[in-house]
Amino acid sequence: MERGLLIDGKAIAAQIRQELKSETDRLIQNGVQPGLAVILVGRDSASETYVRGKVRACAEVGIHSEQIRMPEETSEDELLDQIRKLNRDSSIHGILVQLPLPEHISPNRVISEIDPDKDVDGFHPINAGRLATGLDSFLPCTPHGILQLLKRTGVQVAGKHAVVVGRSNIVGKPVSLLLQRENATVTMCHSRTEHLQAHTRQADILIAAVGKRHVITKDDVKPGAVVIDVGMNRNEQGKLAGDVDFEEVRPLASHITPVPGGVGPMTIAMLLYNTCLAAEASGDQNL
Ligand SMILES: NC(=O)C1=CN([C@@H]2O[C@H](COP(=O)(O)OP(=O)(O)OC[C@H]3O[C@@H](n4cnc5c(N)ncnc54)[C@H](OP(=O)(O)O)[C@@H]3O)[C@@H](O)[C@H]2O)C=CC1
Ligand SMILES: Nc1nc(=O)c2c([nH]1)NC[C@@H]1CN(c3ccc(C(=O)N[C@@H](CCC(=O)O)C(=O)O)cc3)C=[N+]21
Ligand SMILES: [Mg+2]
Repeated sequence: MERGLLIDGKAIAAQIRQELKSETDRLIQNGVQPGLAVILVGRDSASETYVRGKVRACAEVGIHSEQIRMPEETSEDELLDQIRKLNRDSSIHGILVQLPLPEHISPNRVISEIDPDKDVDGFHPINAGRLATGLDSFLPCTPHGILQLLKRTGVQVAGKHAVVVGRSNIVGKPVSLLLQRENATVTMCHSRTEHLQAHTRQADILIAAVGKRHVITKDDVKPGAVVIDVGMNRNEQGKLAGDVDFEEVRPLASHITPVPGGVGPMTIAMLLYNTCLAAEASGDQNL
């Protein structure tokens, strides 16, 4: 049995961007250039890096993007007004409000204000509910990116036991729904899980979405498992690391994603995908 194969998210994401470039070319010929607005409130160096990555990827694919920077002291009402303006703007098909927001702004209130048809993060309760009930919706980018990695690597999901560590609304919860939709048997773990290792060691597919360095070490992994590392942690030197101890887990995993170069680039690729979908749908309404 092969071991330690790298799932190259960077290369797979580049492939998807290339596919999307043809899609945007086609949309532009039909008179609709997909447009994405990214709102960044306050200063957070990690957020700034991610937003820069999103803007750069849009340019590469031919998606129009606007970066809207608002100061830390922005009130919730001012942010809601900005969202309403973008909801009405026909050149903007996708709206993303970079999280986390400053303490005084309620992320739920803000997400709920985004037009669900422009909710390219898939975070609006309407889209979350549609996903949970099996209706068509924008799929949250990181979970969708993970499913694409598995699919494009040829990993069988149906019938397999997937264990997801983390239950956030943006990663853990939706990825577990998507895996179930693909007929995996899913276990969800979190900070209150007893005997975490007993669960993770059962996984054929292990997804780590915690946000703590080295929560997953070699003793937490069944030999031959597929390991997907969502974590984005910076050490004291500012070096990026995942939730998985990559060096020691790689030799026993069948496949593993690196950090960086694994899930992160896929998140951005799926954001571009959703923006193209939104632009396409807006065209339908204009017919
Ligand atoms: N690569 C990418 O594209 C993306 C990466 N990320 C990264 O993924 C990580 C997770 O993000 P996000 O889901 O937003 O994080 P959250 O902080 O919202 O959620 C973390 C989850 O991990 C659980 N948890 C915390 N400690 C433990 C532990 N010791 N054992 C088991 N479970 C634990 C928490 O449990 P509880 O619910 O009980 O608190 C919670 O459910 C972060 O590093 C983030 O930066 C996020 C989005 C995209
Ligand atoms: N509304 C909203 N939507 C999000 O999708 C969202 C968010 N808020 N807040 C923060 C998280 C995090 N996230 C990442 C996106 C890309 C990389 C990424 O491209 N990572 C590169 C490395 C980047 C680097 O070097 O710092 C990689 O893993 O190779 C990482 C993390 C999206 N998020
Ligand atoms: Mg451990």
